[in-house]
Amino acid sequence: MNPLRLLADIGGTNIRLAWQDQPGGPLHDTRVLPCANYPTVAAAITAYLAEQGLATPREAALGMANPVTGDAVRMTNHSWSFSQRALRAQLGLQRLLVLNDFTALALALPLLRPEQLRQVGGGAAVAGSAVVLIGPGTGLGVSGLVFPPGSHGGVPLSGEGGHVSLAAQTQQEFDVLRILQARYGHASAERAVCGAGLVDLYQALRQLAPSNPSGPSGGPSGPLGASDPSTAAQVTERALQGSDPIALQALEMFCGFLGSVAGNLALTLGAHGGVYIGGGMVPRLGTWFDRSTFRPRFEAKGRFQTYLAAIPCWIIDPGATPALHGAARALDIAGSA
Ligand SMILES: Nc1ncnc2c1ncn2[C@@H]1O[C@H](COP(=O)(O)OP(=O)(O)OP(=O)(O)O)[C@@H](O)[C@H]1O
Repeated sequence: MNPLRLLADIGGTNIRLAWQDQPGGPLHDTRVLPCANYPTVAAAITAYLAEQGLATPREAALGMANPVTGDAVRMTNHSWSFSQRALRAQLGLQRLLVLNDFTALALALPLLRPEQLRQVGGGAAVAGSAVVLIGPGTGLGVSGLVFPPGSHGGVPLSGEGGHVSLAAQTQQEFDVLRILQARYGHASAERAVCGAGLVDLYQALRQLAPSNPSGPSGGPSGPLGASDPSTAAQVTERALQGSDPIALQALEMFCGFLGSVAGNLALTLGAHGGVYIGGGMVPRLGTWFDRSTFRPRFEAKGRFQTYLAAIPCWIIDPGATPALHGAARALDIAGSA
């Protein structure tokens, strides 16, 4: 039987694929495909295998942006859903491992090299201490690593921390939160801290702007002449170019909320091992992110400011497709169990 292992990192927008010919071996033919181009996950995988001229793999590990609690898998921010048993049979696999995408990414953290990380504040990591992982993309992924005695490389967390309730700290954030609540019922962290969330923050701030006649202060019709941005990339571009003050406010609020949520996680886990920031959005902000409200809000925890000030945060270079390495590690661990 072909020893090939298929690895995939499946987000709400992109599926990243690669293969390995042996445990611990290098990853080959890494590709990023838009999920929207394929009706099912099986179709995307089959297209990749055909494109690369690969035979049926023996085993596969799929890191997916959703909770994995049983045979039925349903993505949170995309339409794909499947039965693990049926997918394994359809692809002719001996073994199929499906896990949360950020659980896979957490498994890759010990493998990251210094050049794949950029530090944003804090001091040195404390070896053996818990680690937090958070990453805005199509959704907001959250995981971490804990190091119980005798564990090698840490045990990854498989929670759904992106869906915790969002907590406002300023009057403006309260006002925005009420708009998100009215729209979604539950204003989770993910409702603000992801691509669609950034657009929603923009729209809420636009609605609240004093110059907007429908805003709370009902002032004269405002100076915003250009049409509203409809994608996270457009909001980011306008903010970074300095061409739209509301886009800048939205991006600052996004970074502030991200810092606040990351700080909550670091306090909860006692994450002296550091906070890793994954996902596709933050790396696109470049060094602007380092000067944003992220770090001050990460540390703004009253009596625990000094505690948090010591904790390093790192941005993960997504070019290294680290979640694929984590998926491979998940197969290694499952195989040796
Ligand atoms: N230049 C940009 N600035 C900010 N956000 C961007 C930019 N370009 C794309 N995005 C946003 O990044 C998000 C996609 O992120 P990512 O590449 O991490 O996708 P994903 O892995 O499919 O997502 P997830 O794992 O969260 O489901 C989209 O919401 C998109 O709007």
